[in-house]
Amino acid sequence: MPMVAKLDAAGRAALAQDLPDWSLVAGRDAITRSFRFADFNAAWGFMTRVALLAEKHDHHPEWFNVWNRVEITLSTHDAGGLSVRDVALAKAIDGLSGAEGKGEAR
Ligand SMILES: C[C@H](O)[C@H](O)[C@H]1CNC2=NC(N)=NC(=O)C2=N1
Repeated sequence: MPMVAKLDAAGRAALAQDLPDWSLVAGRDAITRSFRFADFNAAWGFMTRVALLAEKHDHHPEWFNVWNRVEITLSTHDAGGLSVRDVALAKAIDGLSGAEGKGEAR
């Protein structure tokens, strides 16, 4: 039995409203968001803050960085798909980027 339940129908229905800057990934049960920053230094600073958030949540992103761009994908390996943990971390990441005025939906 998975340690975490997959996101239920109500949770899925709320995604578009709760996480408007995140998209569903084609072909798998995951969400993704791209961020663009002024330069690598700003992108790496953001990644450092996300890493600290991830440790706090005990939930870790899949991510990709090229210079000023950071792409984050969230899915719960323990559940084999999206769970409330992904929604919680995505909201926390949105709060971080919003507070800093750096993240920008692409
Ligand atoms: C033991 C530890 O709590 C688990 O392995 C956590 C760690 N971080 C995780 N991160 C993600 N994305 N999915 C998980 O299922 C997960 N599980």
